[in-house]
Amino acid sequence: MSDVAALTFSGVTKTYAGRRRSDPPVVAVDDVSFDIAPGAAVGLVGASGSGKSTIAKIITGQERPTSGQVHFGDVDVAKLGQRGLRDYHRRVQMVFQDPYGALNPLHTVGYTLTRPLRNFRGMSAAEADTEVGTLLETVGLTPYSQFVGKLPHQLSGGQRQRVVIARALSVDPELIVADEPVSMLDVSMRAGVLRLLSQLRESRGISLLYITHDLLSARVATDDLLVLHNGRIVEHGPTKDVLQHPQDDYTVALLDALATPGRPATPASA
Ligand SMILES: Nc1ncnc2c1ncn2[C@@H]1O[C@H](COP(=O)(O)OP(=O)(O)OP(=O)(O)O)[C@@H](O)[C@H]1O
Repeated sequence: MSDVAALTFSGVTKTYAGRRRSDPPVVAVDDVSFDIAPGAAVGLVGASGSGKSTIAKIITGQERPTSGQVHFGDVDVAKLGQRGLRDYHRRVQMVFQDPYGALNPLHTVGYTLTRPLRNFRGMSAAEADTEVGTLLETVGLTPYSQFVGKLPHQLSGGQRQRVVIARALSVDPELIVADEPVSMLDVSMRAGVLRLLSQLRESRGISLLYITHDLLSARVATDDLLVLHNGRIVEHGPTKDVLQHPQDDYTVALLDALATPGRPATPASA
């Protein structure tokens, strides 16, 4: 593995104009710096409005930083031309919250996965067929033959999210940015999908940025945590340490908010 970080944010600030003309500008992301090493799984945690989605949009190029820089490997994302962006969008894949909206309801699982294999990886029809089977087995949809011909409405939410992850894998990405990927899923399916994301790092060396408001779910999928509050990173460290010995008052408050009677928020069981 290269020692160049997969993704680096250096002093990134994003200011939006107020939504109405009379509103003051909003500093959504405020001087944020972090990096994700190749193959690392990092959680970005914060309450609603803390700037998580803005960071995701900056990574995907939907928004540009007002100041600061984003590098992917040694590529300056702001300087990518059209062809560079196409390759960047292959290397950095997004998995969103809503697996229902992410899949075309008229396309079978097989078709959904075959298209990127043929378009981005130039596979023949026969090669793509074999790879579709491998991808489905990789994401735990086994035996794959039972899933290839299915339409999205014939799958559970968790199975759909696995198809979305398989589609992301089909183009051989280096980083997956997963923005609340399990919050719309049945509770019983969440840990399985999170574990899958985390395993992909081990089996394929893919880096993961897991974005969530749910601090505790990050423990399943990440090694390191960034805690975001009002657009600033207030805490950064190994996930276990942050959960067991939070240093910042805001992290403590987030953990306390999760505490329920009979379930302590911060100790080792968390
Ligand atoms: N296009 C926009 N124009 C103006 N303000 C915006 C815009 N997008 C986001 N904001 C503001 O920027 C701040 C950060 O928003 P962002 O969506 O990044 O937070 P978030 O942590 O992802 O929240 P959530 O979990 O609710 O999606 C919020 O105050 C939000 O109202």
